[in-house]
Amino acid sequence: MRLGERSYAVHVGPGARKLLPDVVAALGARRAAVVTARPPETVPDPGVPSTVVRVRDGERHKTLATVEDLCRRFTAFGITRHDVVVSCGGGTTTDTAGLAAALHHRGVPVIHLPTKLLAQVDASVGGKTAVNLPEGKNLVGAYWQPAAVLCDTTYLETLPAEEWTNGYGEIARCHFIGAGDLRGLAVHEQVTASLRLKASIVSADERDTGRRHVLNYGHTLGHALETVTGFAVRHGIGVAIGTVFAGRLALALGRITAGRAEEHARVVRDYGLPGALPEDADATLLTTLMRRDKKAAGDGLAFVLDGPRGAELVPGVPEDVVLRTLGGMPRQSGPARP
Ligand SMILES: NC(=O)c1ccc[n+]([C@@H]2O[C@H](COP(=O)([O-])OP(=O)(O)OC[C@H]3O[C@@H](n4cnc5c(N)ncnc54)[C@H](O)[C@@H]3O)[C@@H](O)[C@H]2O)c1
Ligand SMILES: [Zn+2]
Repeated sequence: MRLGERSYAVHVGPGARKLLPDVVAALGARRAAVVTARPPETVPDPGVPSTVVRVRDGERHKTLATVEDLCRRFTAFGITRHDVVVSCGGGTTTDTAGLAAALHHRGVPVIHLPTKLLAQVDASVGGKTAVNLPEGKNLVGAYWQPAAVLCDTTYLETLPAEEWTNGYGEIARCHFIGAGDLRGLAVHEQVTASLRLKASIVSADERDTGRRHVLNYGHTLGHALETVTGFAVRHGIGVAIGTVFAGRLALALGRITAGRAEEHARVVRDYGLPGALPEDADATLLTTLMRRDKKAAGDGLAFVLDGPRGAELVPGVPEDVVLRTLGGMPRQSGPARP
């Protein structure tokens, strides 16, 4: 990840976690606080005096209260800016430990060891950290780039099927924002390619004021689906359905050909993901939620859509076109599964 003096290495592959002591030594950290949601024995010894802080993955624990607990544990162990925080777990843990590291002593280096596909391809890289408030997700956060990220794909061996599908939603959308065709590659190659793409986009727009929008491909409808179903539609599944929708919407706006729109449905299907809206999802309610999406520039409906210049943020999409496109989407009954 090239970000000037905040550049860092992202290591991907089976056994990447074994690099931890070398990475800690290269940082010159004197001691380490290892924040882990996975069994502590799955984190290698950092090679300096360390304390292990057990946490739990999950949105319920992604709170300011957890950040305070972590900072108090760091203080008890004497962690300062000359030390390091190591986070190990899903995206909720890397987000929470990342924010605690950003705030403790106004910033302690952090090394992420993401253990889920979604966390490896997306959450752990890019420097966004945040926790939830009762009022909404990710409302309090900071930009805090990690000092290194170790994506050990052997962590994924214990992932339940549902979490694989959830992660593949993010990989599928990469097909349309510049990663090329990753279908059929080994998982560590898919993770590497997705991360290369994310790194190139983030280095051009670290603070999300322009190009970083394209990472939100498929996310506007995805977020709305998560909300209307009370998170029964998982994030990656919502993104998959949102990607199919983005293809259809781009076609309706005359930005792409019918063949390219069909490619959206095919790619999503090839990753074993669903592309149909839940049977009972209400198009008007979804549209209201999408209007409120924080990525929407000002009033009106904005989507990241494919087009002659590739994917870009398209503001001012007419509501009737959105409603008509939602109306034309395939529907499926039962939970959103492939
Ligand atoms: N900062 C960013 O740029 C960014 C980007 C995308 C997502 N996110 C955040 O990431 C979070 C979602 O993360 P998530 O999907 O990883 O969910 P999560 O952290 O809630 O983990 C989900 C479940 O997976 C289990 N798990 C984790 N690793 C496992 C393993 N190796 N084997 C078996 N089970 C394992 C956990 O115990 C947990 O029950 C959201 O809060 C989202 O906001 C952040
Ligand atoms: Zn996402």
